[in-house]
Amino acid sequence: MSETQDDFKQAALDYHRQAPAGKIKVTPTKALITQRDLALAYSPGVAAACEAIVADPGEASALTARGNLVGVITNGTAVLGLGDIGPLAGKPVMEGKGVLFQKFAGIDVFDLEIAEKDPDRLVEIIAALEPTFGGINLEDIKAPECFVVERKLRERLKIPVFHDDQHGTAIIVGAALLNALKVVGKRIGEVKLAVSGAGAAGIACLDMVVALGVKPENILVADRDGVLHVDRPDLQPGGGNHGIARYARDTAARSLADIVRGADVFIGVSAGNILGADMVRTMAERPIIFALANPTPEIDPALARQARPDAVIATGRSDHPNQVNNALCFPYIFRGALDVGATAINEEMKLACVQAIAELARREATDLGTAYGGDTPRFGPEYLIPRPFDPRLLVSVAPAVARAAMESGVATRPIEDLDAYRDRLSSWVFRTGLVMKPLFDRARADRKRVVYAEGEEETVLRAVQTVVDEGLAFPILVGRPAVIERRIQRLGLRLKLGREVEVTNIDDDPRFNEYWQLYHQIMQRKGITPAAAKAIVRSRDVVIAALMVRRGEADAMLCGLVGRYVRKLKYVRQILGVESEERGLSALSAVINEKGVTFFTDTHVQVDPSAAQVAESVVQAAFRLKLFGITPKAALISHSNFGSSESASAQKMRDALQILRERAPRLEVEGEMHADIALNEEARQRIFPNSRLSGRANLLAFANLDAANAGYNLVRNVTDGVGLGPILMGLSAAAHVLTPSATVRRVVNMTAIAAVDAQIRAARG
Ligand SMILES: NC(=O)C1=CN([C@@H]2O[C@H](COP(=O)(O)OP(=O)(O)OC[C@H]3O[C@@H](n4cnc5c(N)ncnc54)[C@H](OP(=O)(O)O)[C@@H]3O)[C@@H](O)[C@H]2O)C=CC1
Ligand SMILES: CC(=O)C(=O)O
Ligand SMILES: [Mg+2]
Repeated sequence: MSETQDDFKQAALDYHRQAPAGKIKVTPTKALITQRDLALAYSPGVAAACEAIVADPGEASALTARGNLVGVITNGTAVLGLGDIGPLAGKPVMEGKGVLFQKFAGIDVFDLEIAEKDPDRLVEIIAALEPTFGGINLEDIKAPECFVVERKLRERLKIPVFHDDQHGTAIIVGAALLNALKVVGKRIGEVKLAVSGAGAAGIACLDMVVALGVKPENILVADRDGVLHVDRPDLQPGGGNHGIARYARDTAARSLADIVRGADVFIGVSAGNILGADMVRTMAERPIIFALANPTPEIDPALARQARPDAVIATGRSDHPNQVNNALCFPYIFRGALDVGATAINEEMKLACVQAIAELARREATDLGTAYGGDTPRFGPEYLIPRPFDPRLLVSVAPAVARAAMESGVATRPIEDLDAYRDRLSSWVFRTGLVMKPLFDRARADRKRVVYAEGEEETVLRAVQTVVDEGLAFPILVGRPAVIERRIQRLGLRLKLGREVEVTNIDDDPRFNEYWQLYHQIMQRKGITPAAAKAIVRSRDVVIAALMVRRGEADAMLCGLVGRYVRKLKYVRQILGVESEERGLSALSAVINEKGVTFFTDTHVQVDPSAAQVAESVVQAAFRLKLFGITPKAALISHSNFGSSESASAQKMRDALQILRERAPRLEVEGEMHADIALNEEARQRIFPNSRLSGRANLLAFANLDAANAGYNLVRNVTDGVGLGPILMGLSAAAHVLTPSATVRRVVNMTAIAAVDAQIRAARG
């Protein structure tokens, strides 16, 4: 049974109520463990930071959190579409904005709910807070007061002041409108607009669409009192609403129904359920309907669709396609503004933001992570603008805003190298980015041929698009060319088969006879008849990929996106062989999270390795870490701490240490020890001061597969980390078996790892 509205409300209350109450907390960023930390963080050390700021106020952004701190400030007079519910009741929304700032752009927020309706007094209170913040995001302050409050603050303050309901909304509406017009094939200078709501959001959206090219005379607006027409008393000089009189028209239209009739575009930023299906029926052909009131749109999108199957529809909600919501804008526009120390967010920055967001939706989406259950959208009526979890938003929008700030002269800390800035943002978003950089550079320098066994898979095709775009390898796809071609079209990718990407036709490749004969030759003494060899080669993409590597037609292979790990590994091992039967194979996986990168071995292959095999996997893993540019610091993990247990697994790790001392005397490795002791030097010092491991271990070796695999998955999930690997170690060729949970990013990363692996083998000869 689907969730009822009451169930959903209850779930929302439970979500907020769950301890700790609310959605956000303040966390210190520096260690405060020792007496010395205390002396540095607080008196007397803190005085040095104060004096430095007295000498140069600009130092505040280097010595305090100010440069990354935004005030989300409301007086609660227009909270969502709920109206004047007051500042206290508005707090959940402000905390929500804080969460989005932090999650999507790494910006810290203090939410301030101020009990003050008088605009001048509100201005005084907020202006006095300037020393606290790097920027101010005004939120849910009703019109017309919001216009005065924002204007006066902008005049007074030297930090960006941005009323999100005005400009954030206008930016995203502008981007969505540009794209919707492309979808319906209409010209911006010709369309007729009907707008419901002439408040904060409404007026800013109008100013924006006019700036983008809508003709003012093609716009009619209505609010609660009806249409904005030239004879309306409140729009006359001295009338309460004179500030919005520029959108009053000489028209006979008096109702929303009147202005919607014949309109090409409806924009609603007013209140729920005020647009009837009968009104929608009277709109022009292929109408664009943006019903953006929250939480209830001006018209239920299902009703609108029923009335007008040809319509392009958007709402402000996340549970329908096309979420036109300022959440797509404010984290990123502030990121760009803060990073250049902008003194304001000006028109140039807003327009740069519109274009960057609009352009993003028109490019194919590469990897939206798991937030949408693996469904990746393509530009069109149901995907006008990027979705909120799109990791590309930060990387595209913030630099566009930063550049516009610098070019328009409001940046106090200009960024010299925007490419490096983009790389930093990218690393923050993808987190794996920073770790992968040396391997990407190396893969690019000498491109290898990488064959993908599951070449028809969407994840593979999307990854291969990035591999081609970034020049990481020459990809080869195993699959049916017609199917691959169709999927490339459907996914909106740009891959050119036969040119940038080779295909090995699994149904009909001229090399088939040679393939099965080679497989038979390898397996003839393991019970495989010629007929069986033919059948296996014909039906197993992984076998074809491995044979291609074995025959030198590819330098490296990736497989495992479909099916079971052990079965794929069996074929890879049969065909490519291992370097040493005795030492065997092992797998290395990594988690990248806030703490950095931590490697785990053996996460996928040996159920109960011997001491020699544990030692071997550490040696191999240490070599891989160096390829990442990371100095290995290995710890042999156990339930035992430096001889505290006599169990067999503890003894195994002690033996492994002895082997390692002989085999790799220069490797920084210690054991056996608890995982927390491996990660915490202070604790280690206390119990074992003569440790040969310093600092935090970054390579953890485990006594068996259960421990390693569980450790890896626990850390990845509990810390919301990004996974890397499994990197297969000990094979005679460059091949890696992934798991079905691999994302596009993971496949891209593993491509670079496999390619570098192949380079090293080629260099060894
Ligand atoms: N999707 C998004 O990203 C965003 C959506 N919004 C939504 O837009 C709406 C307005 O927000 P905001 O501009 O900040 O608020 P304001 O209070 O500043 O403005 C509200 C406007 O809507 C009009 N209005 C209210 N009720 C009705 C009604 N029943 N019929 C016709 N017009 C009505 C008001 O008219 P009057 O002045 O005559 O009362 C006023 O013009 C809210 O629902 C909000 O959730 C806002 C920002 C972003
Ligand atoms: C989204 C938003 O800011 C609003 O509805 O008010
Ligand atoms: Mg709002």
